[in-house]
Amino acid sequence: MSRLIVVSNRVSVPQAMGAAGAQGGLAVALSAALREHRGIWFGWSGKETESFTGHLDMQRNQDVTTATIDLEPQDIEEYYNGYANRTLWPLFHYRIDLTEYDRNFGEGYERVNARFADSVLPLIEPDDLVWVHDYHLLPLGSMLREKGVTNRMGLFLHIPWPPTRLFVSLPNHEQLVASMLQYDLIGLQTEEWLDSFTHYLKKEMGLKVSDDGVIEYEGRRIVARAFPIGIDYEEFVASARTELAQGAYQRLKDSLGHGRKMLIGVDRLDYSKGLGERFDSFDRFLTDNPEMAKDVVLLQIAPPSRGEVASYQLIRHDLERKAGHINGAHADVAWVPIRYVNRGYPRAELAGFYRAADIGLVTPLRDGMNLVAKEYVAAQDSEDPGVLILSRFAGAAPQMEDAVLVNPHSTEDVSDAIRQALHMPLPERRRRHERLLASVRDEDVVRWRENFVGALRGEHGAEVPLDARPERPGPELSAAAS
Ligand SMILES: O=P(O)(O)OC[C@H]1O[C@H](O[C@H]2O[C@H](CO)[C@@H](O)[C@H](O)[C@H]2O)[C@H](O)[C@@H](O)[C@@H]1O
Ligand SMILES: O=c1ccn([C@@H]2O[C@H](COP(=O)(O)OP(=O)(O)O)[C@@H](O)[C@H]2O)c(=O)[nH]1
Repeated sequence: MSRLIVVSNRVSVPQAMGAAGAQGGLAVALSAALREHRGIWFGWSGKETESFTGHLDMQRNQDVTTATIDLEPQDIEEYYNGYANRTLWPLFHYRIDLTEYDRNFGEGYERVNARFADSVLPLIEPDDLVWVHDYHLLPLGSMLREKGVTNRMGLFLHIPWPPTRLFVSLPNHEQLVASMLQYDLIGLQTEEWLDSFTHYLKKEMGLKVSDDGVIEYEGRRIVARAFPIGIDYEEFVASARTELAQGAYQRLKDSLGHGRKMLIGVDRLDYSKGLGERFDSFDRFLTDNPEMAKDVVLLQIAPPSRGEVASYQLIRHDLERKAGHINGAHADVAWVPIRYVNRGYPRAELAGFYRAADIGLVTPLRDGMNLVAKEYVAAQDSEDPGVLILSRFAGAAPQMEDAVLVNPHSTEDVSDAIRQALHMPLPERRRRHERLLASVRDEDVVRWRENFVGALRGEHGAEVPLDARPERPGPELSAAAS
């Protein structure tokens, strides 16, 4: 079996069970794939060094080999805080108003991608499959091709692909997409993002794209397809049975008081998650339903994210103000409507919190997938399940049509959905939950990974005419990687 080389901005190997921290299902799934394929996970250590050395730190943890590099402050500023999170992230989440175009960011992005390419190159053996993740590393594949890498290479984009009319506002948009076409396989989360991507290829680049996603470009064939990511269902259910999860459930239930219902939101503190609009909707619900108001509480867990970027500082400030204002307007001595918590929790604890909540309130304005929606469903008691209220603009929505789907921009819509969910009869809750659970369980992260790697291997028609590629000398495997 060919080895797998996974490349992503961050590298995260799950700790031993029990010490389960705040890593997502992605880390669990990729680690499992790497174990199976005897592969290597390469990326940024998350650490800063005074000046870039290219030193590769190789480690073996839980049977997974990782290789990381440190970046220098200018790299982090221009590549991660800059082009990745001040240019691509807002633009790809349809926030052209927050998108910053700065040549220094673009140069930093190219420089760090080139550093990734130089550093990972010696680790790649001739039969390896190379799987690159996300918007931080779109041109990496083309840089590796320039260095003679002929291996099969795939890219998976975890975030949306924007409509062409927005995307063309990016300087050098065509160059960026042309560089992506050096991969053999391009995976997006949903058919909608896939349509936007192929629309761009056809309209702006005049390329032919077949109905099954085969793109013809410079005599090569590249496949673009939707691969919706899921959670690691088995692992999540196991973590929900731990003492940590059960303790969290009980603590929260006890704190609510008799008969009070709870809504839960769990999101990185990011403007794409629609937290301000969510608070406004809850405010509206309290105002429009005074007879129910004191019987509900919204628990919003929002760990800070990308705190060096101004738009993230601003949203944090706005939310603090808004939560304070709503609580000030509605609270009484024995009840506060919003519990707003700016810290992260291990997922086992989250599982307990989700189970204690009558409503999962997941209302991003735009989201690549949203794994929290899937975790909420997986954590419910099937006999007496809670109701998922889900934004129709989350990548998860097409797979989760039995949720109460809402327009997160409309406070009326979300307020009505809260009311509907609180009154939903048990048989309807069970019916909806049963169907949601089936899709969360069956379309899990293992299936996602197997589908992607299978397609990259060419098992599902992703074959690429390798003879169209230049030969290159075999890479030398560093001693540490063997
Ligand atoms: O690494 P950070 O800058 O701290 O950000 C965390 C991750 O955020 C994004 O997650 C996306 O991937 C999820 C899994 O596919 C998906 O469910 C979610 O909708 C996306 O927003 C980002 O794409 C990752 O690269 C970051 O590591
Ligand atoms: O305090 C927290 C908040 C979130 N998460 C996890 O972070 C992931 C968030 O993924 P999602 O796809 O919802 O959004 P993203 O943050 O990747 O945009 C989920 O697995 C959550 O369980 C966590 O472990 N602890």
